[in-house]
Amino acid sequence: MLQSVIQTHELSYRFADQQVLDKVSLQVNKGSIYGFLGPNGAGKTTTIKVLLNLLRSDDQNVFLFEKEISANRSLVLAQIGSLVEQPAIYGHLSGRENLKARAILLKVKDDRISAILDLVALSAHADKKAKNYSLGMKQRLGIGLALLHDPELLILDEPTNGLDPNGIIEIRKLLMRLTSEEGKTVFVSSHLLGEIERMATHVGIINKGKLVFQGTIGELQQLSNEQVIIETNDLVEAANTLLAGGYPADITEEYVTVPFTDAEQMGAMNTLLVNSGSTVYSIRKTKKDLEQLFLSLTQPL
Ligand SMILES: Nc1ncnc2c1ncn2[C@@H]1O[C@H](COP(=O)(O)OP(=O)(O)OP(=O)(O)O)[C@@H](O)[C@H]1O
Repeated sequence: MLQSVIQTHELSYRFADQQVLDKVSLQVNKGSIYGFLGPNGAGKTTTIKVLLNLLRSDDQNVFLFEKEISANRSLVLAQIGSLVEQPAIYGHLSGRENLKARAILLKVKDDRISAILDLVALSAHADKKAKNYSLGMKQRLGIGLALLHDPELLILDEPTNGLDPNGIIEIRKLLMRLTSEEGKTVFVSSHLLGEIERMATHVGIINKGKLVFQGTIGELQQLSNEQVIIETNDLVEAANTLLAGGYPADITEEYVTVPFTDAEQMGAMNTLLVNSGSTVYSIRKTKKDLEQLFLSLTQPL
């Protein structure tokens, strides 16, 4: 049976007169990488702060590890590592020393430090001062600090913000390793679909405080409409021919588009066009356009 790591039941939250979260019901299961997507200001950070009990929900509708959070605060938080906003790093200390300082605080054994440095791929830079780290290295050190006490769940708020492509790849590899090799659960927010798509097993999309989609990446893809793209010598004539043949054709400056149904439909449209005198330069199916879908889900309501 799937073990629930995060669950919220119709979580709502207000800042003064602004409804920031509106009946958000999250379901995150053990071992998943849950990508929490939404445009700026959608409510991602607020959700994360409620999950970490930094902001309180009075309705007792937030459950971590199947326990209501307010009543089990310290027990639950001990099993979570988090990175919200900037990592708390001492610039004048090396990566290793930063980990050591936190390890003393948390009463974590010393041998865990080199294991963490390996895990976050910082062993080669362990003795360099953290102020000289790249942004990506700082983020990885931040994640390393969050992992010191070996938490079950890692909650990260936009960990790749401001990173270059290599930095993003490193974080992605790290998070995938954490779930596949260490059995952790990762809840990670982002406003970039492309980033989440490459690593997440599950996705929640929030817009203006409402959860507009929740499911697996595959389920998200099923929502996306594939199109047939047709290039011909005369687009208007081709579109009219297709419309007359019962195909819901549309036209852009460069091609005619028709919602894809199956390969036979593509063949039949090709035959119809050729038989009616069009010259078909190309006919192809678009890839599922998740970006377009994401944009349509997060348009202003
Ligand atoms: N402390 C606060 N007081 C009042 N309003 C706030 C506060 N914190 C956030 N908000 C408002 O709540 C809404 C959601 O903000 P939140 O930071 O959760 O969004 P987000 O999805 O994390 O966006 P971003 O990626 O820009 O941080 C915004 O309209 C924001 O202005």
